[in-house]
Amino acid sequence: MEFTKWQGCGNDFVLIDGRKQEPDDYASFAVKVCDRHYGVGADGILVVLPSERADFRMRIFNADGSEAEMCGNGIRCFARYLYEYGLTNKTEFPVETGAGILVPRIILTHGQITGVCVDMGEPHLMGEEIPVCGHDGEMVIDQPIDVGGKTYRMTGVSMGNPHCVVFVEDAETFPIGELGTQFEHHEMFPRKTNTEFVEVRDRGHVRMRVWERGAAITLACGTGACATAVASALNRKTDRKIEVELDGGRLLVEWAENNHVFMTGPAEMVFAGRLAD
Ligand SMILES: N[C@H](CCC[C@H](N)C(=O)O)C(=O)O
Repeated sequence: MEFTKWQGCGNDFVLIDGRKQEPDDYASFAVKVCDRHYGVGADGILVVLPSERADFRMRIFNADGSEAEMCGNGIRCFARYLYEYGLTNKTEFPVETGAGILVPRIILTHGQITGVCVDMGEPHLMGEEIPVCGHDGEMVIDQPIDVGGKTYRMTGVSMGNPHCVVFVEDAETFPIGELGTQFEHHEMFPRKTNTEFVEVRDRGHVRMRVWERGAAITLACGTGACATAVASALNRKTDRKIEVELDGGRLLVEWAENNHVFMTGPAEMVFAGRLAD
């Protein structure tokens, strides 16, 4: 089975074209392929599929085999793959995802691809949409959550997938490895959650580290960066357009006046290969 390996700010993916070849079971395939010793190694897999509602459909599976609704770093890589491999001649096209139909745009500078900007659609902020238990019919802004015997303040945002945004004094030293899994599996989140630990630097910049649902600590999370921008604005800590500094790179995110979130960042191919049968 042929694949290409991609990364966006160090969040890495194995991409396969599901129209040509599909594994019998995506969950076990993702676990096997994402293993960094026995497989290719990645945070997740991306699958190209046909769509009746858009030009293409993208499915994303985490390294633990769970399927996610959406992947921000992934859709940038997905879009660049389609363009570079000649599967589309458009630089902007609709992609069907679990978060709805989203629109990546290839950024060309002097004919060179310098990045991808994605209209990530609208954030979902009501408790039952994120979902967060105990907050039906209301937004979840600066709410208490008890983890590891301590009370933190969280803001819930869905970008199709659930995010718990926690503002901290120092993102570099926050014990994300110890607490990340406790947030992920907390009883408040019926579909588990991705958790972003955010240090606000100024009204246009934040430093964010992430523990991802189904993938643990990753170097970057695109939907997490979008959730961070929305949560930072909701808590009046930043403007609506910010630069998010992640372990693996920087993303530019704007929660625009039309309520759509736009994310701009890199997408790089690392290698192409063939899986042994
Ligand atoms: N772990 C995420 C999926 C990958 C999202 C992340 N890699 C991104 O770039 O948005 C989830 O289960 O919702």
